[in-house]
Amino acid sequence: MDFLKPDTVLDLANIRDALVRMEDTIIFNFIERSQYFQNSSVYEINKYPIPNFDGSFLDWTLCELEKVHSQVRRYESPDEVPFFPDEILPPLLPSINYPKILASYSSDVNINELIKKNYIENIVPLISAGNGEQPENLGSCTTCDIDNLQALSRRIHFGKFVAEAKFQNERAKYTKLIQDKDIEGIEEAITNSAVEEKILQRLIAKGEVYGIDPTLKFTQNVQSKVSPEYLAKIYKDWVIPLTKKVEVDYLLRRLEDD
Ligand SMILES: O=C(O)C(=O)C[C@]1(C(=O)O)C=C[C@@H](O)C=C1
Repeated sequence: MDFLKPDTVLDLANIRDALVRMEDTIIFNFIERSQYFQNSSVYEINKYPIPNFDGSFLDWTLCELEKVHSQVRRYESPDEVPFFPDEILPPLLPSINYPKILASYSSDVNINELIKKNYIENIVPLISAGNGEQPENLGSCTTCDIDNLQALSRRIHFGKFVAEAKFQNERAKYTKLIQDKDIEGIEEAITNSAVEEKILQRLIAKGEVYGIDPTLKFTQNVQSKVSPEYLAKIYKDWVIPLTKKVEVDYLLRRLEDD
């Protein structure tokens, strides 16, 4: 995806290809996380005392990482959304003048807090090795969590590009729905059940292959490291609904920008 070429970015087929590629990143990141137990202490507020910081160990690590990444221009890219937008720093590299692709308020559409909450409460229990703490792995586990959160955030906030593409393809229909503040109508308009069904089937197929040693494929008792059914459940219950929420949140404000 080339953000310097708006036409290619707003082609729905290209967007969906990008979403398919992101599945691989997400699955492999989940597999990395599945080596570790839940290690819930890294999510507990002020469990580990950190000077001048109020929050969990995960929050502190992610916030510090975002400060560095912001200085290398990560959050100038329209597909990257920070978890700590008030803490990030100006880039040290010269700014890139991206052409306008999304509406001017698009960076305000940020559901990272909700993504983090769902990740900790619902996704970690499904992808970790079990309930419990491994004090020696808290750091590694936290860096895996950050990889997962960043990959999920990018995937879910890609809903902005999907929404912009859909708006431009059917401007009159969406304008009416937005004017009427018809949230259910917008949800219905953006939903494509066939695409969703294909995603879930593909995740099961990928989960069956990626999580195993391929040389052992035909022996008995081969286990995936993240259950394919859980992968599908995570997408069905959280990833796709949150992507749709981003689409709806983005569209509801879309007429501000015309
Ligand atoms: O591909 C689309 O049209 C999207 O809106 C993205 C997406 C998804 O999250 O993958 C969300 C809603 C649709 O029902 C299908 C798929």
